[in-house]
Amino acid sequence: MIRKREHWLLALVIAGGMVLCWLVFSRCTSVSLNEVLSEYVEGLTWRQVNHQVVLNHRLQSNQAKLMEPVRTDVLTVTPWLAPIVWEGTFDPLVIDEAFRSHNLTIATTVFAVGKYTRFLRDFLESAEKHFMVGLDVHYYVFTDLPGDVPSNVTLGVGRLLSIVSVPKFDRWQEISLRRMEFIQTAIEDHIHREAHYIFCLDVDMRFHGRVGSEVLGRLVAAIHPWFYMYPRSQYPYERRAVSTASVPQDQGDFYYQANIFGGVLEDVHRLTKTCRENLEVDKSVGVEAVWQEESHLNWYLVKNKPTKLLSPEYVWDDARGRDTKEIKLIRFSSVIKNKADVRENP
Ligand SMILES: CC(=O)N[C@H]1[C@@H](OP(=O)(O)OP(=O)(O)OC[C@H]2O[C@@H](n3ccc(=O)[nH]c3=O)[C@H](O)[C@@H]2O)O[C@H](CO)[C@H](O)[C@@H]1O
Ligand SMILES: [Mn+2]
Repeated sequence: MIRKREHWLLALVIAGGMVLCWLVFSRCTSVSLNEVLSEYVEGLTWRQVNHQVVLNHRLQSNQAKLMEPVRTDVLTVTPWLAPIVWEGTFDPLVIDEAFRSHNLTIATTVFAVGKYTRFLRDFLESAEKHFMVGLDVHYYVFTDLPGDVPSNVTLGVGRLLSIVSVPKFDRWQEISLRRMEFIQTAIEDHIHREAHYIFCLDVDMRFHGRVGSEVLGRLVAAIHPWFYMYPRSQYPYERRAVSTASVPQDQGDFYYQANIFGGVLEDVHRLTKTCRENLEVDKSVGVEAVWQEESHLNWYLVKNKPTKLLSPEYVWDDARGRDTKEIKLIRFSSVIKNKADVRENP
């Protein structure tokens, strides 16, 4: 009698175990199926990039000396071991040699909406002198005024320009922040097939010095020229908890300026998609972050650390002058503009 009862109990335990296994298994498969499905729905395949530095020729480069750091006045690596690119930290010959053989195409987005088309000529002409020289560059000019895109800027070999039509919004804030959405969509529509890296730039800027393959990395952002000497509690992050871009006083590494960010297509796509979604959540509750998409970019980069940081040499501001001793070279800089003249609203 007792035996029989034990058998029953055993059978019950085995049956229970089987049901439990089935539940766990079916949950796992449904999760992985969902994952496969969401990847499929995105439907994007990315052009793969080989990040290994391989030199084909015997280059005469200066020997790096472990006990003689080239820059002792500035931080050149982050606590998560991402390099911070400053003049002196890289050898342009070695970097160029390493990247040239990969036949890379760099998609470069720039928005010129409304009166901002006036900045295009200087932007493009200076880019042709200093930006990714020797690499293939495909500029995507997003504009509502295709006829105002200068047609007689001479582009170097391997360099292309396409015009993407976008609407003009009433407020400059909206024009600026909606870039995240248009970049996301353009990556999905065509850029993911056309390039290995993408860089997203402001148009009211000019190149003065080399911005080359030393900036290439998975996820790249530039340190804002006005705030790098401040403690993080004083960075102009969005602080209101009601915004999805909110960053608490005791978080954050560097304050990045949205005038230049980039990386491989997959990572920049994830960044623009997340920022776009968060901008839309904010909008649905009637909130606009203090510095629009720049606030959302900074929120994203607090969570998803950039793999390479550009020093303020790469995003200077002409209004800040040139007598800062840590800046040995200004490479890319915002021009001084008459905001009342070029913007749609105050
Ligand atoms: C010093 C300062 O104030 N910086 C903020 C300001 O940058 P900026 O003064 O650099 O913003 P901006 O006027 O250059 O606008 C950003 C970009 O949007 C495009 N654009 C904008 C308006 C327009 O009518 N047409 C057009 O094409 C254009 O590519 C421009 O370069 O505003 C941005 C808005 O997100 C960021 O918050 C910056 O931190
Ligand atoms: Mn600007």
